[in-house]
Amino acid sequence: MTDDPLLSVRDLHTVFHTDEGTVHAVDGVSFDVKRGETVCIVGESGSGKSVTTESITRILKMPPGEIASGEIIFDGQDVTAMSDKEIRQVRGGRISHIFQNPQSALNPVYTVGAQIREAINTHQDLSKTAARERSIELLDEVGIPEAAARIDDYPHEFSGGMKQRVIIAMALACEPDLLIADEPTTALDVTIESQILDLLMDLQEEFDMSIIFVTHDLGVVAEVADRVIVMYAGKVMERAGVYDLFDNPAHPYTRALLKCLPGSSGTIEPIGGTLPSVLNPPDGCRFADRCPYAIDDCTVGDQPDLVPATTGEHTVSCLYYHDGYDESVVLEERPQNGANATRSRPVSGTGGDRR
Ligand SMILES: Nc1ncnc2c1ncn2[C@@H]1O[C@H](COP(=O)(O)OP(=O)(O)OP(=O)(O)O)[C@@H](O)[C@H]1O
Ligand code: NI
Repeated sequence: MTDDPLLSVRDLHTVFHTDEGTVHAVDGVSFDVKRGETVCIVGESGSGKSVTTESITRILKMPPGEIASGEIIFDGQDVTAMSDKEIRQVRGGRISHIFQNPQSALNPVYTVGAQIREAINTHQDLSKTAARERSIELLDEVGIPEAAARIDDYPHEFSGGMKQRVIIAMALACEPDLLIADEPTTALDVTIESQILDLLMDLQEEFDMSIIFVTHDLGVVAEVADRVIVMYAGKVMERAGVYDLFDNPAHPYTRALLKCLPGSSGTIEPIGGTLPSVLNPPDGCRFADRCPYAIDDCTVGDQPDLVPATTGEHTVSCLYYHDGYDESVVLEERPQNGANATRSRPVSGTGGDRR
């Protein structure tokens, strides 16, 4: 056991080449995943969460996708430099994915047993009887009652929640070191969702796995995360331990997301406006256009570097936390909607107002 992170994503740029131009879906994303921890990636639809995780095992369709630059170090090896054969060994072996829709991940014409056996045999060579036994064990492990009898059933004989359990069993077949779960409970109703989240947390402990959990739901984050990456329009806005994220949210975007959480402050305030285009991203902070605190300086240059917010491991990409600016400004309450009242737009390219 070492202290090195299991996974280290460094300045990842993933693009799509389209007829309209280059889509900068993931634009300089860095984060670590330690052994045994759960890292949540959270952000609105289109912020680049899925493309980030799909880059890790290169399940992204390439072309049109391309990992343009950056490193993805998994257990000491750079995934971006692996041959197709090497990455296939990692995928479904040491790193498994589960997705939102259990329907599409299961083949309707084969029994669930046959599909779990196939997942087992991709990376191991077990006899038919041994693989069958292992499949029953796995189904039992993920909480399917009477696993030995259900193994010969077809996917349509399972409810949505039970199907997702089967998918999880398949993902566990090779005892992965890292499980990537992309909105695995979004299609399920709330009670089933919380059962699946509990199951994942139990399995994590039992198998000592790391988990990357993609969600747009901060309620889910609160339940499962050790650490959180907040993404917006291809950029990381904030990285924080789960307690810091909820107790001391630093970025105006994170603060706005928390206000959308039912039950947080009594009233739900949706964030006004929409994500900027990642085809021709604006200068400065990607969130500036929707940010009630944005000043002219926020709309020039690159996305601000991530700098410490509260503690060393809590970092934020907001100019107000940089030298020469006053972070207390963004910690004050301001109305989210009809936002930019205090902001004066740059008259020329050099931007006038520098209060
Ligand atoms: N094949 C593709 N071609 C062009 N653009 C793409 C392609 N796949 C994804 N994108 C773009 O990349 C950006 C990031 O998409 P991504 O799916 O990672 O978002 P997300 O954060 O996972 O959103 P959601 O919550 O809706 O799943 C989006 O702007 C999307 O339109
Ligand atoms: Ni997604």
